[in-house]
This record gives sequence, structure tokens and C-alpha cells, in this order.
Amino acid sequence: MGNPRTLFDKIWDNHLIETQEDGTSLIFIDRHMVHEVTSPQAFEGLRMSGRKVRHPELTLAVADHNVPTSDRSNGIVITNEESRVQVEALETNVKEFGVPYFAMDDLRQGVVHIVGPEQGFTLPGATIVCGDSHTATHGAFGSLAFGIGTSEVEHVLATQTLLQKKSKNMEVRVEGALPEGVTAKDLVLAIIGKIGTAGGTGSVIEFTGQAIMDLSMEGRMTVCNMAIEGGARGGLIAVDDKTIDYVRGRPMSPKAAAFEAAEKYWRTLTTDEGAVYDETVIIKADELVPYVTWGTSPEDALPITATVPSPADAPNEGKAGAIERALNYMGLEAGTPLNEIPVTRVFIGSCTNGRIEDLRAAAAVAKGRKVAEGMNAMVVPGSGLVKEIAEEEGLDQIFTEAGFDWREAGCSMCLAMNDDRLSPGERCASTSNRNFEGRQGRDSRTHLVSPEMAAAAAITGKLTDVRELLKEGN
Ligand SMILES: CC(C)[C@H](C(=O)O)[C@@H](O)C(=O)O
Ligand code: SF4
Repeated sequence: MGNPRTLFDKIWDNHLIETQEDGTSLIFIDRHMVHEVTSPQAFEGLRMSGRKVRHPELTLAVADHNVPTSDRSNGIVITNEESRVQVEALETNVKEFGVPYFAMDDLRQGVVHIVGPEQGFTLPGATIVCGDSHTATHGAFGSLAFGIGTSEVEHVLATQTLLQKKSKNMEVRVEGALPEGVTAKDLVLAIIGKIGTAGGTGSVIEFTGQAIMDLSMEGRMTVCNMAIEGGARGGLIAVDDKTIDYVRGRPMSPKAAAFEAAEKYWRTLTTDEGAVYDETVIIKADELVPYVTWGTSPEDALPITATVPSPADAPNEGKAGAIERALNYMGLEAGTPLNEIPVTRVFIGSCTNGRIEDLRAAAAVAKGRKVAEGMNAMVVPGSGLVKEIAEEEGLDQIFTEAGFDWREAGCSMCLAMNDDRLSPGERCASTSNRNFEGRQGRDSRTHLVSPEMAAAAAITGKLTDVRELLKEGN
């Protein structure tokens, strides 16, 4: 039977082609997702060297970062030159190289990390890459998924293999159950707040424990999505019934006997008893509350019940300087209760929180309420299919009646490569995954929150403990 192995070790071993003396390994890649930002030079490289895409059927392309989220019924116009060029290049390339592509007017279009799982392109046990750091999302399926650079995109397109050094095994074990009103997003913000943005460096993190296995597949994707913000190469969660049920019946997942055979294998995708991780971090779920970020790094995360930190409380000078810079940029004063920080913009969407379950959760808070005066709150479904399901359930009605702006699918204001952006100095409660300087537009100020917390902020006009809002019943 061999030694007990971690889930990561098993997937790695199953894809290993060869290892060189210096430890560099060649691994087979099962699934390659492609978007318009990191692929143009890769295709250009193939063209220059006269190579083909080795396995177009294992490749799936979609435009997401630059697509407009305004009404598409009268055609799609991308006004920004750079954005238009990237999307047009993708469209030319997929045609020339025979790569499956969901066009912008295809209902299946959306953020690449929402589309893959939704289509059953993402499968348990697979190696999955994309020229995008948030590829970690797909690890929720017990797959080894990570972001790669453009030159690696070219390598995978040409060979369906990748050169990699094996990462270390890290476990983040979340014991106990999440309290009512505390979500997967709060959990992952708390994890990053604890381990820091370098905490997972050099490792693949396997998330384990009751609170993780209690999560829906959507919640697990939210957690794995942000593994990269904790510095990790990828995030992973073991396969269980929920994984199998999610994958069954998807357009691109195996069918009938092939599914049954696959399921047998997928069920082996857990860490063996007695397997050893290089490092384990333990989080107690029952102590958590809703989290928000106050600064310009995802590790600047605190309970909504806390106050803005002071440079004086920092453990060292370096950290004190970082806090001071962040407070300056964010226009915040130390000691201010986090739930008193006013916001004028809200963004609900992205590959972190743009799935149907996220929209349902936000709609449950928005229902029967109105957004605060002067509030600009947008809801951007993660894909056209998410949007369709939401509309069938009447969520669009709930949002628009409450004064939210209901948009088309795309990355949108997660990183403001399209027209959706904050003005300088504007402050936003956002369900996305990065609060870096300028992330949502020049001099924009971002507070990362869950969909429930974002909806609550839209209603009250300030960062709000959603549990309080629901308790008040107003
Ligand atoms: C544009 C892309 C390369 C980038 C990433 O790699 O993550 C983007 O998706 C992001 O979220 O910052
Ligand atoms: S939604 Fe945001 S984080 Fe996700 S791929 Fe798009 S830009 Fe990157």
C-alpha cells in the first residue's frame, strides 16, 4: 500500500512525468483555462514557432476581465482601446488554433473560475492551470489548480505539460462549526489575517476540518479562491459527496459508466490517515464573527466588531510604517470602530463571491430594504448562467427594487479593467479578493467583505455587522 499520502501528494504523483536532478518536475496538465489578458503573447509565441495547440479539447477560453457589464441586448462595444485589442486577439486566436471559446454573447460566458466548475470542465483529481492567480479556486474540487505566467501558458498550450518544483504540504484545519451569519468569506479573511499574505509561501494549503467540510461547494470555492492571497501556490479540499453531486450532470463532466468509473477514483482523493503535513495551522470556527479588511492588503482583516488599528500597537517598526501608510491611503483614523466607516459604493460579484449562492445570500439581506441615499451598489453575476438562474428566482427583482444596479457577467469592478471603477477617494465594500492600492480604480479604497456584509453596507451606507441589521429587522 505504500506510505500514507496527502491529497496533494496523490494528485502530484498521478501527474508526474519525470523529475530532474535539481527537483524540477514535468507534470501533465488535464485542464487549461485561457482568458484574454494573459494569452495573447502565448498564442503569438506558438504562431512564431509554427506550433499548434497540443490538446484543444483540454483547453477552454473565455473573455472576462475586459468585458463590459452594461446591457448587451444591442450588441457589445468595448470603448477602451487596450481592452478591445485583448478581447479581439483572443477571438482571433481561438479561431486560428481551434480552441473552444464562449463568446461574450454566449450565456455560458463569465469569469473563468466560475465558468470552469459550472461547465464540469473542472474535475476532481485534475491538474488545472490558467494564466491567472485565482485558479486556486478550482482546488475546492480536490484538484491541483494554480496560476501560471504567460510563458507557461505558451508551454502548456504547446505541450499540455508544465515544469514545476513540488510545493510543500500545509494544512489549515478549521475546527468546530461557523456561527450563524459567519460565512466562507469571513473564514478565509480570518485565515489570511492569521497566517499573513506570506503564510502559505511555497506550499499548497489543504483546508480540512468540520467547518470546511460543512461548507457548500460554493463556499469551498470562496475559501480556495483566496488561498493565493495567503501566499500559497494553491488551495485544496478533499472530495466528498458534495463534490460528486456538484460535478454530476454538468455539460462537460463524464456521463453514465464513465462517470461511475471516475467517481470511484475521485472518492480516493482524500488525505490518508497518518499522512504528515509540513505545517499545520489550526483555526477555531466557533470563535469567528463577520470580518472586514481595513487596509491595503488582504491580511489587514479584522472582526467587524473591532476598531481601526494604530501604528502604536504594531509589533515592530516595519509593521507600524505599513499601518500608517495604509491608514493614509485608506483615509482612516486609528481607533475608529470599523462599523462606523461610511461607504458610498458596493460591489457584489467576482470569482470569490459571484456564484448563485452568493447572490441569494446578498438578496436575502436586500429583500424589502432600500439602499442608503447616495449609494451606488452593483451586483455583477459571475456568469451568464448565474445571472439566468438568479433571474428565474427573482433575485434581480429583489435587488432592483432595493436600488441595486443589476449587471451582466464579468470581472468588472474586482479589478476595474472595464468601465466599472471607483473614482479617486471613493470607498467601497466589495466581495472581491484584493484591496490593493488602486485595485478598483486610481486612489480607490476597498474593504473586502462577504456578500451578506456587502448588502448590509449598501443598506446602511457604512460597514455594518449584518447580524445586527438582521436582528433589528429594519
Ligand atoms: C489579470 C490577471 C492576470 C490577474 C490575476 O492573475 O489574478 C487578475 O485576475 C487579478 O485578479 O488580479
Ligand atoms: S474576478 Fe477578479 S480575481 Fe477573479 S479573475 Fe477576475 S479580476 Fe481576477
